Amino acid sequence: MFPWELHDKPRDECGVFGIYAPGKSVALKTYYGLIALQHRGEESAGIAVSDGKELRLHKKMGLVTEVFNKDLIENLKGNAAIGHVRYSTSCDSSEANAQPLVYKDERGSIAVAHNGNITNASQLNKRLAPAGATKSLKLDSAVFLSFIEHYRNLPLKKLLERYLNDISGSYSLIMLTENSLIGLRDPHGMRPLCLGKMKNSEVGYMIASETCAIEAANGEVIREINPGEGVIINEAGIEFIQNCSRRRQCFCVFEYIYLARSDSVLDGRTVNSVRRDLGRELAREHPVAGDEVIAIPESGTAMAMGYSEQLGLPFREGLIRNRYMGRTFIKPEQTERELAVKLKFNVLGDVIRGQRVVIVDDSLVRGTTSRQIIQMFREAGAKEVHFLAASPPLRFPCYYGIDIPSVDELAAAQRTVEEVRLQIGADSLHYLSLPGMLQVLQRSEELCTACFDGVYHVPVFKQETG
Ligand SMILES: O=P(O)(O)OC[C@H]1O[C@H](OP(=O)(O)OP(=O)(O)O)[C@H](O)[C@@H]1O
Ligand SMILES: NC(=O)CC[C@H](N)C(=O)O
Ligand code: SF4
Ligand SMILES: [Mg+2]
Repeated sequence: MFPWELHDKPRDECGVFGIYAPGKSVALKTYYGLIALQHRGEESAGIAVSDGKELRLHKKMGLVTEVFNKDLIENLKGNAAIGHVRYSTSCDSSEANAQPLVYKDERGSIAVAHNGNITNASQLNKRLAPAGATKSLKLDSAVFLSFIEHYRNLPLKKLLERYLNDISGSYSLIMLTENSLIGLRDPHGMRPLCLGKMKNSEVGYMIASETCAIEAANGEVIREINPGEGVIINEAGIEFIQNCSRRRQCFCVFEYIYLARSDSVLDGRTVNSVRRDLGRELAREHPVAGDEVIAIPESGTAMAMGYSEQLGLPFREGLIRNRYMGRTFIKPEQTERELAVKLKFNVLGDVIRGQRVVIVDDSLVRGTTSRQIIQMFREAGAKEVHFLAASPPLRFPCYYGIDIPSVDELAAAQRTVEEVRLQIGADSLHYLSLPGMLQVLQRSEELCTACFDGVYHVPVFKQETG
């Protein structure tokens, strides 16, 4: 088993970026935006640019820095572009399914970059019966192209309204034609999408999954795009459309817990500060008597800091993470898991030895990381090892674009907390409660908590659940 074959965890999300800047060459800024979004998808990367006359596309399997080089970026000439980093949630991970996807006919071309998962893709495919260029595409994201093919005579605004009314599931979408950059967020607002502009009185706009990408491209964040809102940017300026019935909003709580980058701002707060507050709340709910708090980097770090601040317990670095290992390097078999965690983490024995250690992580999914690290701490001579997760037990699968495993793979799905504690070998195990988490999140939009409580507000159609 080689490290590149190890994939099994809550997978990252896709990242999307778009820019429209008259008179400027924008491929390099798109590249910077994608690098900032790399944590959302590590399988493939792609950029489509428009020079006002035609679209040019480059996409391949690999990380952004592997897919692009100086020459390729220089050859992608144009003043509008969209980019995508993918972690597949539908169909296999192959170059054919890498995004942006491009649709072309006699009217022109349109490129599409999608973050999310369509839960009625099969139904829509039956209805639309894609015939031409879109027929061979099996990816859920291809439904956006099938609509373009099927409703050939619809003006752009009407097409976006059709998306909003007919397509179910999660989509933060960015599209590019020869002349326009378009952004659209699904009516439930499940995935993030924000709007920015060029700095220093330069004319132009950006759209991105997270604010960190707008900042990396040297832009200024304006605001989040609202659930069900579309934005069309072209020569005529910027136009907003909001034309669908209001639906229950369902922003994914997992964006706060694990997916988004710590420096991104969601609903006016940095993800880092929310994670710290989750750690504080965890400490109020479960103040464990210990000598030191140790984080599981990377996502657990802010939570562990909040926990230590709240209780006045020292925060110590007890695990060194290999910086060249990505986020998701675990396979189901025990030997493979051990290898993956061993490659990723090493214990600082002198910090752990003889201590009552309180480990804090953002989440416990299969229990793989926790079990391995607890064992490593015991071998390093810890006196006691307590494990705390700054989110509630994950008991249900996700159908909205996060690869949270099926029920039987989730550590907490069919077990009590005590059974999970025994499974991971901790002296005590505590989770943040659902009310405690929601109190900290207090987002102006309502949240999706389906993987914690099994309440799926956004319809999931049977054949899409596998
Ligand atoms: O219970 P498990 O199945 O082990 O899954 C939970 C772990 O997986 C994630 O980390 P990951 O290594 O993917 O990313 P990170 O480096 O961003 O924390 C998460 O932060 C937890 O540490
Ligand atoms: N993680 C995502 O947002 C994936 C988008 C799309 N469903 C795909 O598989 O490519
Ligand atoms: S089920 Fe969980 S991971 Fe999926 S969208 Fe809802 S909160 Fe996010
Ligand atoms: Mg982690």
